[in-house]
Parts: sequence; C-alpha cells; structure tokens
Amino acid sequence: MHRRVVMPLILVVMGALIAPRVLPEYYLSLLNYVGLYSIVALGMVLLTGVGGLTSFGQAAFVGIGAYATAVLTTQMGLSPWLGLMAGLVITGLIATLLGLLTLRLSGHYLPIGTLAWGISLYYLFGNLPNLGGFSGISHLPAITLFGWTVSSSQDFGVLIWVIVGAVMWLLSNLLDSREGRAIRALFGGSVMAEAMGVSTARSKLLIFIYAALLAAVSGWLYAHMQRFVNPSPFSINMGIEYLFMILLGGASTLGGAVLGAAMVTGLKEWLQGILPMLFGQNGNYEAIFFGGLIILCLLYARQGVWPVVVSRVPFLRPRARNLTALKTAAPLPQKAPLPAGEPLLVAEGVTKKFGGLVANNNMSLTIKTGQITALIGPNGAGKSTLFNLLTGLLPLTSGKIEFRGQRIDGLSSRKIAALGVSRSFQHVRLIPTMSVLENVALGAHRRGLAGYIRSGLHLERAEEASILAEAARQIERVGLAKHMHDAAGSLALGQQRIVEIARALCADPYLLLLDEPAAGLRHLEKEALAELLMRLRAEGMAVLMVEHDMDFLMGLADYVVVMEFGQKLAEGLPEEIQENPKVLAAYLGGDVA
Ligand SMILES: Nc1ncnc2c1ncn2[C@@H]1O[C@H](COP(=O)(O)OP(=O)(O)OP(=O)(O)O)[C@@H](O)[C@H]1O
Repeated sequence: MHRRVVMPLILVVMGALIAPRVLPEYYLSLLNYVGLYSIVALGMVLLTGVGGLTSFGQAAFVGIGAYATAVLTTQMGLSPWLGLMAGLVITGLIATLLGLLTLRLSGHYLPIGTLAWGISLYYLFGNLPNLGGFSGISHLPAITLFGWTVSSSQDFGVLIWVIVGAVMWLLSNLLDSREGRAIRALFGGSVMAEAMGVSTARSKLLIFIYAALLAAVSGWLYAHMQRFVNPSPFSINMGIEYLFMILLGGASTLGGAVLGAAMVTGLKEWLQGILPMLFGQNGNYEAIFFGGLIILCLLYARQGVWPVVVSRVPFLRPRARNLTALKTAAPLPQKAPLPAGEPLLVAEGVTKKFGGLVANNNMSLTIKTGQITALIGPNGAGKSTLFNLLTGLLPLTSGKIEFRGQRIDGLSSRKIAALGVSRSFQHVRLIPTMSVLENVALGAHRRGLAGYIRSGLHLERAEEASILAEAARQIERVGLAKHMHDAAGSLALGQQRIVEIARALCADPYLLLLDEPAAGLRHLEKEALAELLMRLRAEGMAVLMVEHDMDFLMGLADYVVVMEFGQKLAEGLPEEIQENPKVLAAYLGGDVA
C-alpha cells in the first residue's frame, strides 16, 4: 500500500466507526458532506494534483450519478443499486466522449474546455424533460444493503466513510504502481513519458474516467441521502469549490483531499453563520473569503495544508519503502544481446526543416552494436534535432531511418522506445518529487503488464517487486545506491543526468542515446560514467552520445560523427577526427587534444 496513506486511512476508518455513535446530528450531517466531497476530491487528486489535468467540471459528473439514480428509482421503480450501475455506465460513456474531445487540448485550453461542458451539463439537468426542471426530483427511496436500510445520518456516516476509506486504499495502491508512475509522469508534459513507453493519451483518458466515476458515486450517495435532487449542487460554482478543496488541502495528496473537503465544508458553514452578523445582512460573503484564502494559499503554501500538517505530526509522515521483498523478486525477462559490430540503426538522407531553417540537412549515420558513437558539433549544429528525429519526437521532413532493418521514421516515440531505443535528455526530465527509485522504475514501464484494476487492488505485488528490483539494480549499476530513496530533485544536476541513464537502462534497450551525459559531473564521476559506458559496450549495447567534453569523449568513443550547420562535416575514428583539418578549423578551433 501507498506509504503516504496508511495513517490518514486508519484515521478515516476509525472515524467512520466511532463518529456516528458520538457526534450530535448537526456535526454528523456535516461530516457526511465532508465524506461526499472527499470522494470527488480524491478523484481530482488523481486527475489534477497528480496527473496535472485541471477540471472545473467535476460537479457535472456528480450530477450525472445523482440524476441517473433519481430517474431510475423514482420513475421506473428500480433499485438504487441499479441506479448506481446506470450512473456509472452513463458517466463512463460521457466521460469517455468528453475526454476524447477535450483531453487533446493542452495548457489553459483544457480547463476552459471543462468549463464549457460543466456549464452545458448543468443546464441540461435543468432543461431535459423527465428531470424535473430546476425544481428537481424528490422522494428517492432509501438504499438497502443486505437488509440494512441506510436512512439515518448515522447509517450514511458509516456507508460514506467506508467508501472514502476504500477509495483512498484503491487510489493509494494505484499511485504506488507502474500505472501510478505513468500518471505522475504526465505532470511534466508528455515528452518524457512517451519516451519511456507510456501511452499518455491512454493514461489521461483513464484518470479522467476514474475521477468522473468517483464523482458519480458521490452523486449517487448524495441523491439517496437527500432523497431529492435538483441542478444547483452540480453547477460550475461547485466545480470550482472542488478545486478549492484540493488546492487548500494539498492537490497531490490523498490526505490533502479529505482535509481540503473538511476545511472548505467547515469554514463555509462557520462563515455563513458569522459573516452576516459582521456585515449586518445576508450575502455570499464566504465566496470572497475563499477567494482571498486561495490567493494566500497559492502564495505561501502552494502544496496545500496537508504537507504542513504532515511535517508537524510525526506519525503522519511517509514511511520508507520496505525493500525486503525486492531481494527475492523474480528478475524481469531481458532481451538477448545482439552480436557486436552489426548495424543497428541506419539513417539516410535525414532532413528536418523548421520553416525556413534547415536544422538537419541530408544527414546519414550508422550506429553499430557494441560501439559507442559520438555525435559532436558546435552549438546549434543540429545534434539534438537529430536525436529527436531518431527517437520519434520530431517528424522528418525527408529521409529514412531503419532500426534492426525496420523503418522507424513516422513511428511515435513510444513505439520506437518499445523496439529498444532508450534515451536521456539534454535538459533533465525527471519527476523531482518522486524518489530516484521510482523515477528509474518508470523506465521499466513497458516491461510490466498490470493495469488499473490489478494495481488498484494491489494484485501486482510480484510484478511491482520485480520492476523495483530492476530499478534498484540499475541505480546500483550507475553508482547512485546511496541516493535510491532521495527525491530526484534534491540531487545535483550531474547526478540527475546519471539517474536518467539508469532510467533508460531500466527499459532494457538495444540502443542508448545520451544527450550530454557528462555535463555537470565532477572528475571522478566522469570516470565512473566512462567505466559504465565501457561495460555497456562490452555487453553489446550500442550507444550514441552527444557530448561537448572532448577529453571524456575521445578516450571513450569508437566512432565520431561531426555536424556543422545541420550537415555531416566529417566522420571516422577519434584519432582521425582529431587530425581532420576541416574539423579543426570549423569546430575545434585547432585545439582538439
Ligand atoms: N523546435 C524548433 N523550432 C525551430 N527551430 C528549432 C527547433 N529546434 C531546434 N531548432 C533550431 O535548429 C538548429 C539546431 O538546433 P539543435 O538544438 O539541434 O542544435 P545542437 O547541435 O543540439 O545545439 P546545442 O549543442 O546547443 O544543444 C538551431 O538553429 C535551433 O535554433
């Protein structure tokens, strides 16, 4: 289970059992609302806090869950459980459709898209025939479960908070899995995640549907608790309030979702009582207060209140991952090494134009197994562009690239990664808040199979242990064992580059592409990196490396390709390149050694 959630989960379960017996009716009903909002907010942690997709429209999915059961139970006489099923199916279908339409939008266009459908669905609830207009549908039946009629606040307290506990457990397991790492990788954009073999479109759609389904469950509970539904609780205002909750509590933490739901609900109740007394008249003054609070929160506690609470309450602190299971984990299957000295990747006539600028002009390159090929050239020569063309990050303007005899130009970076090409980036792309171990484990994404259901139920323990064991092995291999549990962002930049190499190795590639791996490394660290690359070469791995450090490179590379102005200037053995007059003149300025 997710280490971050153990204590919050225990608190929730204890609360679910004890609170209904001891709390007065008013507070119990308030607590029930906190639970209902928590279910929605927990989904938003997955979607927004972890996945980075901001939605203002979650309240509309709560409405679909509520209206589906309201219609089926009052107009067709069906059981609330069938109402729940119908609500989930309808929500799933609508979320799939909306997700396919809006998740392609990036940046601020996505939140604007969610506003659009959030508002549309709200007006649909008020205007569709059979939904009772803006006065709504009443007389919903009670939920019954194995002879237990869930009707009093106490009954709902138990049901709601048991569901909150179950959702926290499912999400904590999911976040701690291979799929969870893929979701976290979405936050920094899709480039790195796709290069690690993650289908970002799939991950985005699935978390969108997951969050929508949780909202629908909350709507179902709400409808039967109130025995009445009308459109007002599903308006865009409520969608914004759900966002407030996770922002205040801590958008990327499950404990923060529950805390945020409690804070907003409690504060709103208190302010609605106190502010009219201060201002001498009724009005939505609490909205002004919340606006101010959010600004303060964004200024001074951007991670929300939960991390502040955790830092002051020792028993809430995350515990280090128990690594004993990794020692006995079965190794992941490995690709058989290829015979050394054979052409692995062949690029011919590769041209890339950015408008009028020709960044790569008729470039050709052959990378062989068991060899380290260096790609050098002055700044702006087109090396990184060539890297991006070889790894499918950019489409070619013309030319062809073959990998193991198969055309790969035109394939997505994810498909190219799946064939056995793994890379590091010129500008490090790690998830800074995630541990080194988890960052590296992301490299093995394609070597695991567990999906959302198995991960949520934590039925993938053996596979997860194998993935983490492989990540730990690669971290030890690159010499960063003592930083295994440190947050990747806390490492020096040079070390972060080495973490990227470990992550790339975790994919078990045939070809490793390293963009300036020695930049920022100290002398001893460079020596260790050179040793590692030589060992990889001896194992049959092909390496293509862009590097500016000539001392490091010339002692290591088997073959050097020199680029200038997007074209190949020269290629050959390091000693030939060091004496090539064209290279000396154009690039090395006469000082190669
Ligand atoms: N996405 C892009 N859009 C427009 N121009 C680009 C783009 N990417 C690169 N370029 C241009 O293409 C040329 C080659 O850039 P590239 O980054 O490939 O060079 P480089 O050899 O890797 O340089 P450096 O060593 O500084 O990283 C540069 O003139 C750059 O400005």
